[in-house]
Amino acid sequence: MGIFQRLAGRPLKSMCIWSLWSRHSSALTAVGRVTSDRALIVTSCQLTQHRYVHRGGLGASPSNPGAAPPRLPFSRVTHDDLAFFRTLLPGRTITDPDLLKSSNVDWLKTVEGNSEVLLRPKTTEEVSQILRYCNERHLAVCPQGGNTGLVGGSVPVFDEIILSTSLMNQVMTFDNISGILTCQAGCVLENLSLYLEERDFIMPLDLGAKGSCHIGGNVSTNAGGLRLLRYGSLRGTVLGLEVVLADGRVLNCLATLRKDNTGYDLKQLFIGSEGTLGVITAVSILCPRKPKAVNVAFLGCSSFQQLLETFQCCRGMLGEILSAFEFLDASCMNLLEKHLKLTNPITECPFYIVIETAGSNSAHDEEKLHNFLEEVMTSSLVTDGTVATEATKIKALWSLRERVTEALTHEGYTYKYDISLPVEKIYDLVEDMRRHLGDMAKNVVGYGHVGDGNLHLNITSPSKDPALLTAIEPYVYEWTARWKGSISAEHGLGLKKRNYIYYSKPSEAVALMGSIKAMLDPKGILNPYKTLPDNIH
Ligand SMILES: O=C(O)CC[C@@H](O)C(=O)O
Ligand SMILES: [Zn+2]
Repeated sequence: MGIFQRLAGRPLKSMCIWSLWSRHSSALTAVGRVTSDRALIVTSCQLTQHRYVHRGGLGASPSNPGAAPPRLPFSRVTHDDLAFFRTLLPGRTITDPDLLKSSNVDWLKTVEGNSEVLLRPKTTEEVSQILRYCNERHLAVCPQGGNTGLVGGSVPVFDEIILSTSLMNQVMTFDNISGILTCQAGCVLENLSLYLEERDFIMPLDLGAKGSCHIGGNVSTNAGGLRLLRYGSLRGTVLGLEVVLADGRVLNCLATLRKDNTGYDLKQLFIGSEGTLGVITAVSILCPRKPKAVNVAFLGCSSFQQLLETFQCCRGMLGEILSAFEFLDASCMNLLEKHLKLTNPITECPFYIVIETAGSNSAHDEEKLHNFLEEVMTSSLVTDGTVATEATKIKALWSLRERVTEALTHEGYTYKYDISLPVEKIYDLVEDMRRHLGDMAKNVVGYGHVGDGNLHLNITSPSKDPALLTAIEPYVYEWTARWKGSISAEHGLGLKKRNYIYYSKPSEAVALMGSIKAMLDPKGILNPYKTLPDNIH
C-alpha cells in the first residue's frame, strides 16, 4: 500500500468538531476585554475643521504610538440630523443603544466606540445621499462590513455614525464564461462562495471569518487569507469597484475587463485603504473554476527548518495544484485541544502543516500528492501525517488551522502581530520573542501562511499588561524592519497599528498618503483615527 492510501485510510479522531466556525458564534461572546480608557483622554474640541498636514517633519513618528487619539472637532448628531436620516432610511436608522452595542465593539472586544446612530442603506444612491449630507454637516462616518477585523478598523472610536453595508447584499451579475462576479459590498463571503459553487466556480479568497465578513470589507482591507498562494491577492483579482466618495460623488469603476490600460488604476487606491478614502458599494471580481479534486494533508515536522524544506519540496513536486501551505506550532495545537476540544489527528509534533491541493483530475492529483508524501516521509522531513479527500474530513483538518484565532480568545488578553518576513525568518521571530519575554508572557504562539511569508505572532497574558506591551513594542517592529518585513501583512493598520506605519513605509510615502486623503476627503469624515498615523491629520 502506498503512503497516500495509508495516510488517507487513517481514522480522523476529530470528526465531531468540524462545524464551520463563524466569528459571531455565541461561544465567543464571553471573551476579550473592552478598552474603557478612551473616554478619559478626550481633549477639548477645537472649532476649526482639520486638514491633513504632515506634522513633525519627515520620518517623525508619534511620540506615544499606542495611545488613543483625541476626538477631532466633528459635529455632533442633532435631532435634525436624525430626522433627515429617518426620512431617507425609514426603519433603517438605528438609535436603540441595545441594537447598537455589537456594532460599537470590535470582534476581539478590545476597541469600543460610542456611536449613537447606525445607518443601513440598501442602495448606492442612499450611501451617496448619506455621505453628501455628512460631509456638509461635518459628521464623521465609520463604514462597517461584517466587523470581523482584528486591528480596530471597523468600529467607531468616539461617536462616528456607523454606516453598515449589511443590507447591500445582492449579487448583481455573474458571467459564467469569464467567471466575473459583480455584487454589492455587503455580500457575506461564504454566501458568495455557495452561490459560485452551484455554478462551478469559487471565490479567489477564503478566510476563517467567511461566515460573517463582507466582500466590501475584504476589499477595503485587502484581506489575504488561505488561498492567496494560489490565486493571488485582491489587488489582482478585483477587476472593478464602485465607490462613493466623501462628498457623495459616485465613482463607477465597476469594470469587468481583464485588460484596461487607460491611465491610473484608481480602484487600487480604495483596495486596502480601510474606508478612509471612500465607501466601497460594489465589487467585480474574477473567480476561478471550482476544482474537480481537492485534497488536504495534515503533516507534522520536528523543526521549522524541516517545515521549510517540506515547503520547498512541495512547491517543486505539486506545482500548479498546490493551493495552500499553512502552519501552526505545538502551542497552537495545545490551545485548540484545551479551549475548543479539537483533537490532534496525528502524533504530537513541534510543527504542523496544512497543505491543500486543488486540481482538475483526481487521479493525477492523488498521484502527485502520493509522490510528494513518499518523498518527505522517506527523507524524514515529515514525521507523521494524515490525508483527507472527502469534504467533511477536509473541513475538519482545515478547522485546526482556521480556529486558532478563536482558541486564543479564551486565553485572556492577546497581543496580535501580523508580520510579513522573508519566509526563512518567520519562525525566528517567534523563538526570539519567547527568549526576549521569558516569563512575562503566558504564551507566545506562531502560525500563518508560510506560502506568503506571513506570520501571525500572538502573545497572551491573563489580562491586559502594560509592562508586557512595553517589552513587545517597539521590539517586534524593530525586528521586522531589520529584515525589511511589513508590520501588517494582511490585517491592515486600523486604529491599532497606524502609528507604526513608519517601520514599513518611508516617510515620503506616508506623507503622500496624507495628500491623497486630503484630496479625496478634505474634511476627514471617512473613518477618522484609522490607517493614517496621528502626525498626519
Ligand atoms: O488571529 C490572527 O492573528 C490571524 C487571523 C487570520 O488572519 C488567520 O490567518 O487565521
Ligand atoms: Zn491570516
